[in-house]
Amino acid sequence: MTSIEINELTKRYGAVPAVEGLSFSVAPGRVTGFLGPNGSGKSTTMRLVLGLDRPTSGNALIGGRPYVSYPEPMRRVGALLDATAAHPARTAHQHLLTLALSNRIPERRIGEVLARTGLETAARRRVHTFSLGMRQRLGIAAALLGDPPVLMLDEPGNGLDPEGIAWIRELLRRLAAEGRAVLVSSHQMGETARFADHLVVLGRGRLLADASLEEFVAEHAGAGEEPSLERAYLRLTEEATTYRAKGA
Ligand SMILES: Nc1ncnc2c1ncn2[C@@H]1O[C@H](COP(=O)(O)OP(=O)(O)OP(=O)(O)O)[C@@H](O)[C@H]1O
Repeated sequence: MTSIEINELTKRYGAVPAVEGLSFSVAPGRVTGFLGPNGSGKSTTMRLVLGLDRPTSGNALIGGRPYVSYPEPMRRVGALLDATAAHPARTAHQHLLTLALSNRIPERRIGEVLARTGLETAARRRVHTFSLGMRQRLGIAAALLGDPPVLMLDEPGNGLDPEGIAWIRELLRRLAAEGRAVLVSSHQMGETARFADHLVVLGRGRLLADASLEEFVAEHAGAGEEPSLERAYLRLTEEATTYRAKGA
C-alpha cells in the first residue's frame, strides 16, 4: 500500500506563489479528486511530486521517498500530465516500448495496456496522426504500463468521447478498488462526483478543503438548494478564483 504525502510544499516562480504551504495525502484504495480554479496550483503540485520541478520548500513523497529516488519510477507512479508528451514520429507501440525498456517493464505489458485503453488497432500508427482523444488514451496507457500502486492523472477525460468518459470513470473506480492511490485533477464536477471518494481543493496555491465527497457537499451546500458538488465547489472557491470572464 503506497500513498502520496505532500508536506508543507511551497513553490514560487519569482514572486508568484504557485503552491503555498500545502499538506495533504493521497491514500490507497480511493480516488481523490484534485480540484481548483485555473492557476490554483494543481499541475505544479503534480510536477513537484514527479521531481519535474524543485520545491522552494517542503517536500512531496511517494511511499516515504522522493519519486526520483526510485530506480524504476514508472513501476511506482503512473502519471499523465501532458497528453502531447509522446514523440510525434514514433508509433504508439514504439513509444510504449521505449518507456518499458527504461523501466525494466516486461514487453507483454505493451499489448495489455494498448488493449485496456482501446488502442490495439492504432499500435503501429505514428503519434502525429493521432486525434486528441487517442493521444489521451496513449498517455493513460503509458501511466498504466508499470502496473503502479499510485496513479496521478491531470484531467484524464480531456478530449475523450462519451464512451471514453464512461470508460475512464470505470477505470478510475477499478484502480482504486484494486488498492491503488489515485489522484485525478478535473474541472468536470459532474464527472468528479461520479468517480471520486475524496476531494482535495486548492485556491491560489493553498488548501481549501480535504474531505470525503459526502462531507464536502454536505458542508458547502447552500440552504434550500439541491446539494451538488458543482454548487458546493463554486461556493467554496468563489473568493479564490483569479481568472473569471466578465459577462456571458
Ligand atoms: N513555469 C512557470 N513559470 C512561472 N509561473 C508558473 C509556471 N508554472 C506555473 N506557474 C504559475 O503557477 C500558478 C499555478 O499554475 P498551475 O499550472 O499549477 O495551475 P493549475 O491549477 O494546474 O491550473 P489549470 O486548472 O488552469 O490547469 C499559476 O499562477 C501559473 O501562472
